Amino acid sequence: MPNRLSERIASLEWESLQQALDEQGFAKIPPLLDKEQCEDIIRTYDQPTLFRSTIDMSRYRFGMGEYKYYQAPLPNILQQLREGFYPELAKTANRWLEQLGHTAVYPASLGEFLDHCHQQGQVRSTPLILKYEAGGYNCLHQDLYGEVYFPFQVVFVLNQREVDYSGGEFLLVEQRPRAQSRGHVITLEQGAGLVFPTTQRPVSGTRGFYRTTLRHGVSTITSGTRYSLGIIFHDAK
Ligand SMILES: O=C(O)CCC(=O)C(=O)O
Ligand SMILES: [Fe+2]
Repeated sequence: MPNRLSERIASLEWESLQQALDEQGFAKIPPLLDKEQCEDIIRTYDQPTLFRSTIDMSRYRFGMGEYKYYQAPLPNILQQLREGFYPELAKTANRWLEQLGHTAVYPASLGEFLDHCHQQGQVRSTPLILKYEAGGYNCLHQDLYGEVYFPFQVVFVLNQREVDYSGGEFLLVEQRPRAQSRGHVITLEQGAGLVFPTTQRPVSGTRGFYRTTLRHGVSTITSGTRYSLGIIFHDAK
């Protein structure tokens, strides 16, 4: 993959990604990180100075595995991902707000959005790397860290499915008002990503848009080790 990451993000097929987000609430990003970049990111896991905190998931009954929040300033590749994805996703975020009868509030650039987080006391960086070994899993959850949040997040899987690990599918469950919940099982190739809603999404119904609530998680890793990179746009309290 020759060109810069930021250029590769800009040249994704944004029109069809936006359409997938509108229609199904999530969108797969074709492999964006090459094997070497995935391995570089995995190697950061053992560099403690890059992180502000480490969470043992079983301690909080979040699942089984471990994750670490990167410290600001983020490693260059993460900064490029966070900055590169924000502007396109902010357009959809604003369109979704309007569909639900609210005013568009998301600024055009990540910098402006983070200024807003920081003014509200959300100052700690949130991008994270997760590591699961055989038997590991991530319970269904939402990643909210204060009142201000961005309605999308992106996850990248850093290992090769069925080679480095098996099981460990990404799970997205959509809770519909006064109806049963719907589940999606999403598999991602090494370096591929998924854009999904942080909390809610508008769905077009017969009487306008209604809102569903989403939670995400990871099914049990049945063998090997799976690392993933979570790009969360809002900072934390
Ligand atoms: O490991 C995964 O695929 C999911 C990670 C996650 O919960 C997140 O990125 O917010
Ligand atoms: Fe999460």
